[in-house]
Amino acid sequence: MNDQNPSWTGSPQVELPQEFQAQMQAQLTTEFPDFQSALMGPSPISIRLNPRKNGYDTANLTPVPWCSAGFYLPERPNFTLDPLFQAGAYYVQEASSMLLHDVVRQTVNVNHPLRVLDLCAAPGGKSTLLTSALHPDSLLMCNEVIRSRVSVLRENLDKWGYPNVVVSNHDSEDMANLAGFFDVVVVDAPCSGEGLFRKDPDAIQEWSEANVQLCSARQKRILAAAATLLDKDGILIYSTCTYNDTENAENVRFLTENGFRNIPLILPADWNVVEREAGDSETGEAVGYQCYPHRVQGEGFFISVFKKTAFTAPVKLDARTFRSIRALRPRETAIASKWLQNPADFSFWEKPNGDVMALPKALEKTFLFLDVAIRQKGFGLEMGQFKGQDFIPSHALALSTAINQNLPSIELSKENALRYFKKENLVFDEPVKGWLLVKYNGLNLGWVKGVGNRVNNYLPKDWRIRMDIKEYV
Ligand SMILES: C[S@@+](CC[C@H](N)C(=O)[O-])C[C@H]1O[C@@H](n2cnc3c(N)ncnc32)[C@H](O)[C@@H]1O
Repeated sequence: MNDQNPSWTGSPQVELPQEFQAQMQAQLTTEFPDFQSALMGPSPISIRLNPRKNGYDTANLTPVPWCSAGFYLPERPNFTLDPLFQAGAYYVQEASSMLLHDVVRQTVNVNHPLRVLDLCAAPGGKSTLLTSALHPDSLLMCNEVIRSRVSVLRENLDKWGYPNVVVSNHDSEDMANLAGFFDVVVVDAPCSGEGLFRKDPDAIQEWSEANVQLCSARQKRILAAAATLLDKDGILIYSTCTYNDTENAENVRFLTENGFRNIPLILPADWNVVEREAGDSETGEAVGYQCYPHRVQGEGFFISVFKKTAFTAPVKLDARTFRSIRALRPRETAIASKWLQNPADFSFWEKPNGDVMALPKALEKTFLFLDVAIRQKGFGLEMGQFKGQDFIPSHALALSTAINQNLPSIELSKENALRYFKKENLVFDEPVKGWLLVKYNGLNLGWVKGVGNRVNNYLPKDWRIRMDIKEYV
């Protein structure tokens, strides 16, 4: 046992279920003891950088082999108390999941705009990876069925700061209007979580053979719905964080038997990712790729890629005007435009609740269609609200990569940055007037407003960190 290891983050107290051990013994044979001891060891800590928000020093860090923006950290810092994390300079992501980066590179042509759906998106790890990998005029729709998980997805996407995303809140079977609409669908399926046993002891407690069966059936339901959403020749990427064949190989076969051709990948041998056979004699060869914690510096992860061979007729909808937003008047547009770096790339709209939105013009027709096709969604960049003569900029605007780079700003020390995230009112040496971006290491953190001798802190209440910061400042 490894419980004397000071960096221990594993689950030494929780015994692995007998049936799980037998399954892994059969799957790994001679490698099983190494797998077992890897589960007793610490989980590697890794982050993936935001290519549009430079500011993180990676000089002494080890790169993740399959993702150019991924790096291992020597130990787990307190991410909440890192202003660069709050600014969206990086996303904390388990390294094996970053294999998606190479999968996209090998199987998706990202040199032109695509319509991409991340069907099981919260909390947003794969979504933030995808936005950075795609052509900037692509649409990325990030869907999460559980309403309470949508807010964390939204928050992570706001931090990442790309304006070409739509967040939706639907069951996968509740999107019939989007039949044949997408070029790529990613199904990072809810699963039994075997691959996370080291990180998450609750996953061990919840594991049972019956739950594996339940997950597999749910995955098939999600995959069947995903299948209809893809255009012919579209790419379906299926991933789980499990090892068992019921949730992996069996679902690979389910797809190859239902109008999909499996696409093999070429992964360098020294990555130590295992190619696993999943086909049968009737459907020909099909493979998936498995990360094991004793072979890679990461958790358990499975991924397999497919091309749709069947045609699904797209739904025709009369989408000529947005249902519930109005275009800003020229005077309002002139005001809103000043907040963006390239306002000519956007059109400006107002929701019934007064929120002003900027929609990338390259995606306006697509958004128009989505507006009519689905109910629960939020799209475009939420910019803020008009209030009397003033425009109150939103936090999402401060974090957006589309913001005007020349707005008044002030660089904060780490101490003041943390005080900002505690939502304390800051005191500056010089008096300030009006809206001011607060920055750390050159990255926007949010807004303050100078009024007389006071500087008001406009961090949204929900973003406030509750942790004590005394020992960190
Ligand atoms: C493995 S997690 C996704 C992790 C995410 N892709 C990431 O990288 O951060 C699976 C997600 O699927 C959602 N989910 C569960 N049932 C679903 C369904 N029927 N349709 C779509 N999503 C579903 C879960 O709520 C969960 O958030």
